[in-house]
Amino acid sequence: MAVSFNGKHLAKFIRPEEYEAIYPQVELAHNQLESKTGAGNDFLGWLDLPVTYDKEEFARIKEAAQKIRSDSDVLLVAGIGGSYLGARAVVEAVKGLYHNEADDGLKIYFCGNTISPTALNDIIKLTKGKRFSINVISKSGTTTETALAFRVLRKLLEDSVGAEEANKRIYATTDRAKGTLKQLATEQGWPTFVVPDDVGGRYSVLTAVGLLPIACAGIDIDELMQGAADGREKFGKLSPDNDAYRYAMTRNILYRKGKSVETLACFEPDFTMMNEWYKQLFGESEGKDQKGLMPTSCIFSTDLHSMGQFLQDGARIMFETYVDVKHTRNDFYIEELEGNFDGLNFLANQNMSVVNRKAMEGTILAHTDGGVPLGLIEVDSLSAHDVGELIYFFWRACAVSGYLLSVNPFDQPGVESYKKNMFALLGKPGYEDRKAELEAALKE
Ligand SMILES: O=P(O)(O)OC[C@H]1O[C@](O)(CO)[C@@H](O)[C@@H]1O
Repeated sequence: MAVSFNGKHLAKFIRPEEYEAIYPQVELAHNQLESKTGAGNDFLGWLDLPVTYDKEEFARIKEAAQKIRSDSDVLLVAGIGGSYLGARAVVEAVKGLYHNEADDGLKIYFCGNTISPTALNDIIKLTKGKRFSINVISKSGTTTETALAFRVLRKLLEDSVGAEEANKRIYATTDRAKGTLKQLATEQGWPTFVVPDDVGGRYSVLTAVGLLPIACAGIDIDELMQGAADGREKFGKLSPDNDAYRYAMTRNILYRKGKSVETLACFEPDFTMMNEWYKQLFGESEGKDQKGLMPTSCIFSTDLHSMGQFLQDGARIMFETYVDVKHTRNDFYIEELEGNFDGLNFLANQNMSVVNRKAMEGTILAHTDGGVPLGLIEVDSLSAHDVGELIYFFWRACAVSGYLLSVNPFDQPGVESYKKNMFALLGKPGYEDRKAELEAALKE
């Protein structure tokens, strides 16, 4: 089993009857998902995606990735939120945080996910003297952060290779039929890929949104999809033993006991962006109607030296979920040091992964002693297959968790508020009335 949920450390926080009591609600949520009768039912394309995905487009993704890897030194991936996090999360989980430095081939830089001029200038610098391509990703085609960066980077590309060649180096991933980006792509003849109508941004990593950048990183996307398909087999079944549902139940039981914060933690830095992906998935899905668990994350043992104090002794508002990676991408044998000058020979003659595991075990015992409920998501490795399975695990858990909370897990109305204010303050046509009101509020 590549991915499973282990609740052995939760025994003193949750009684078996509590799982039994909530399970009928899981049954209901499961049936609503399967029969597509629950809230947000027009965004359930992800449910069967690992088997029903568009095979023709999948082949085109592989071809495009091959072309990009052969004719470019740099791929700029412009996108934000669900049009960014999944791709970067998988690339870094599978290939490592330093994949750009470690690989001789294609460098992949993510941009269009901020309005920082510094970040954009830094990206521009990275293209100097390099052959580059752009993958612009936006389901709506209108997201400001992405559109603004793309406007600049497209011009940079055109200035560098001419408009005709630039059109062969811009890959647009967007809506099948509508939106500014789709229109532009059609006009310019850019290769395009589709964000399916029934898959929301935060569920889109296994569509072209994630798959093109992931394939460009040299990751086997067949393996990734196979992992997700295996996850669908396991976590799509209605059973009290379904581990994704046990995780969803655990989260909701603890939430009802006043634990309103979840900290997802992993002892592998390569998991950093998977943490970020998880935060969008659960945060956008559950945080609404004045409800929801706040998703937070840590990388340990790094963050034990910053957040460790709070987790051990601070306000008891959280529970933790550790992603326990059983086999790391590689290992390091610690040799004995003659003279033992640093006093560390007690660590010698073993692999560093063993030391890391002891750190995890010590932390589990310390935090549960400190009153923090703690569950484990056990993952064999961060291979493409296992990451695919993990993605499906989180998808299922998140959807059911949202239904347990009686929210629509597939919309995100709250994200519009900052956009409306920003547009009004910037004087975007159509927002005139709000501008004066907001400027007055800023002066108060
Ligand atoms: O793909 P798009 O339309 O640019 O949207 C990017 C992201 O923005 C949001 O719509 C919220 O602003 C997310 O849900 C989404 O993942």
